[in-house]
Amino acid sequence: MKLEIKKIGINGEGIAYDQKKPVFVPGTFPGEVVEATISEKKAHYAHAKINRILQKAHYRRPSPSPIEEQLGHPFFGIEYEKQLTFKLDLLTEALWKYAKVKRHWVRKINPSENEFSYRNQCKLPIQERQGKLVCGLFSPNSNQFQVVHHFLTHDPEVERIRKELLAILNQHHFPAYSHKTKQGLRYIVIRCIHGISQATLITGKDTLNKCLIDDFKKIPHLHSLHQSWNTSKQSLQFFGERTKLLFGKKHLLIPFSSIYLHVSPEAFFQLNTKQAEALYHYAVSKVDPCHILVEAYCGIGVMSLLASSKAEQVYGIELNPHAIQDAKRNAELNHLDNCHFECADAADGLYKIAKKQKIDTLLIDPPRSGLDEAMLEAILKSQPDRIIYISCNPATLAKNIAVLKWKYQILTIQAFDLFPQTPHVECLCLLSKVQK
Ligand SMILES: C[S@@+](CC[C@H](N)C(=O)[O-])C[C@H]1O[C@@H](n2cnc3c(N)ncnc32)[C@H](O)[C@@H]1O
Repeated sequence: MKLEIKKIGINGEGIAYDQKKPVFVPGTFPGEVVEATISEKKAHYAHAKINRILQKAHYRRPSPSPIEEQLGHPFFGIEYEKQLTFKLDLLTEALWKYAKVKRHWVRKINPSENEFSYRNQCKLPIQERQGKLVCGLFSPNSNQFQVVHHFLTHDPEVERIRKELLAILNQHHFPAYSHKTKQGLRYIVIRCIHGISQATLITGKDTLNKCLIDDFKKIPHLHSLHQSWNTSKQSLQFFGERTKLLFGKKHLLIPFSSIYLHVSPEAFFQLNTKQAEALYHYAVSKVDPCHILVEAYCGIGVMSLLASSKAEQVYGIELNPHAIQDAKRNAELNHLDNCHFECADAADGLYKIAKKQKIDTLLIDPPRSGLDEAMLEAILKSQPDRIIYISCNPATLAKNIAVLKWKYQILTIQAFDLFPQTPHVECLCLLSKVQK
């Protein structure tokens, strides 16, 4: 059937309409006319597969990485400026749909300096092809593994180390993970920030022999290698319960803005280092001098540490025990003794602090799922004067703002592009308590 693509969907796919019902067509963009076949029909919408583009969008470009384009980076096929326009559209639409926030509140997106090579970390599944280990990704919404030989989005150092690790493993005929034997290589995780790199091999029950480890030690600028054992059947996590250092330093030690940071392999760190710096500086610039600053979902504590000179006391709350250990170490490393970190659920931690003292400013940067009901209730009860909410998911941000609007008004919404070639966007929303 012939379809005219009208708008962009949240997964970066084109949306056409057939008898007023949306038809999602991956690989297409607004303004295009395509010939497509319906692949799945539901009561209120349908999915279609593109056969031929009859009329191309003027902003289309030859994809610099067709394989990544298919695997979660659908914007590879369009000019970067247009990617930013679509991200802004998706953000403003979600804010209007769920929270009735008008478009003029949202500022122009702060673009990424690097359109490619921006990912400081890869977390990739491993499989075997013709007796050799290969890295790849699963197709969106399926368990079909696709081999990827080169990732244009990765930092070149991440790519170099990934290829060298795989080559050595293949020289030693190391197998891919099998659920049957619970042995072999399952995932490879590499992080490289400011040229300092840390890799983790996630395996079954295997013990890596000395010869293999000695060969890994020869990889230039691989500062540490870890092994994590993960034999769980339905693992959504990459890391297993136990992770061991094979060589090098236990934590990555990196300079970041005005501070130094320890980062454990298991801790979260923003993928796009330069843009993370821009985002954090902007967030810190929105903290007014105050007595008590709380950062919930603080990870390794970067924003708490950067904002520490603006508050008498800073409290960070985080669920991941590895990240909170890093945060405590980072406070010590930077001699910031007004920063305190606690491993707790965000809502529980916030209640605990609010019981003892008045919170002036609350910084929050939750996972994609946004704030849960308990956290929304904790915020509305503890009533900080200002909230700086950083989100990587416009839909959950907008739904949460709809609730917070009972007591808060929006002062600014500023988005940052941390993930070029994808429809994802990071967004900071500054809220202030309505005085009654
Ligand atoms: C998007 S990351 C932000 C981390 C940090 N702000 C940064 O920029 O590095 C979200 C963090 O929330 C933590 N987290 C997830 N659920 C949580 C919860 N219920 N309570 C506290 N922290 C949680 C995760 O472990 C992760 O470190």
